[in-house]
Amino acid sequence: MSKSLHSIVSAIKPLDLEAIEAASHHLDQLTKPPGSLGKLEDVAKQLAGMSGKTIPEIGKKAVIVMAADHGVCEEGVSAFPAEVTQQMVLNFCSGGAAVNVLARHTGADVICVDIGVNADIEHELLYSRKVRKGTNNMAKGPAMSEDEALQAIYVGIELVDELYAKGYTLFATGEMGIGNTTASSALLTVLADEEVVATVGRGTGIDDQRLLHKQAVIERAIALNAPDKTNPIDVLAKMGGLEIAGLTGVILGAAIHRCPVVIDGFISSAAALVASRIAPHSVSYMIASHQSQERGHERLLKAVGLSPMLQMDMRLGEGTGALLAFPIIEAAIKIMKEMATFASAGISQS
Ligand SMILES: O=C(O)c1ccc[n+]([C@@H]2O[C@H](COP(=O)([O-])O)[C@@H](O)[C@H]2O)c1
Ligand SMILES: Cc1cc2nc[nH]c2cc1C
Repeated sequence: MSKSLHSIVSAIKPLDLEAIEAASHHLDQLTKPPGSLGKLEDVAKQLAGMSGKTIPEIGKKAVIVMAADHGVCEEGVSAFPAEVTQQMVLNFCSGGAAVNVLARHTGADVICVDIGVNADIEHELLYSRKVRKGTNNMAKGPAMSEDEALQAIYVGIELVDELYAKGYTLFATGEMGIGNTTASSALLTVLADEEVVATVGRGTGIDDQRLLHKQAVIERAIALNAPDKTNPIDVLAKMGGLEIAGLTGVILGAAIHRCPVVIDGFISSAAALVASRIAPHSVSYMIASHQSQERGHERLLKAVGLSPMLQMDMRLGEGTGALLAFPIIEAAIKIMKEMATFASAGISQS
């Protein structure tokens, strides 16, 4: 691991156990049987552990949508053409995509980042942070160099630094990249030592024949590149994508600032897996929003050590599932802030 990545890892600290204890004690004073608010209580305690405050506060909210292209698309692994990536970026910037609707619905800002789109795109609302124009085809060689993977990780970390300085304290991961379920499945296969039958799904909607082809392409890419499963940067560079690397940085950046980062679907979870292998303490700052319909997502979340809040049968990406979890997280804080205690409401405990 590079020297600066080491300093990032050591900047990510475990949760504050005293704050978790204080939050747990407070929850047990509230007018409900202990533990009866289930995962809402778990989230409240986790947020307390992150912030070090019994009753945490949330500032501005952002969904960071990282967009990039994938060289492996030339193998015919997606149901859609690669140009959809750049076309959707403009849709995000003009506010017409599902992520824009759900961000407006939940009071979050969409931060759309070109980290590796294979086109020159400009828009006043686009964060242009291109590391390179798409990856190489992993079935013919490494997707990118380790240096490029690291650069993309730093883009994510620096973006969170910038947003944190502007008052953002709740982050969601989102992405757009035709072909990126192939990269994500490859990462899961290698890092969690799984078989492609269990890790490769239909992405945007490929048929049975293409699914078998996609599995074979991933197997070929793994055999050719021989990634070292104990080295997350090597695996990310050889099999990953620029948006996945960028989101790895977003997750690490949020953990450095002790902020919650809500993980969206399959691709975001692949970034979470890489982050967890770089900095195991980063997992404490992750909240898994939903379980995507994509095959392998359940295994992927387990490999990170996360349990999803929602089962919505979604498989869109963009950050859509993560945004649906925002009101639940805010509800957990309101419970801590606004509920009466047994003493204040004069209710008998035993
Ligand atoms: O988030 C998910 O679980 C998810 C599952 C399947 C597909 N996607 C989205 O679909 C695109 C990738 O699909 P594909 O078939 O081109 O690899 C990419 O833009 C993702 O945002 C996202
Ligand atoms: C239209 C479209 C929108 C998307 N959003 C995220 N991935 C996507 C893939 C397609 C094909």
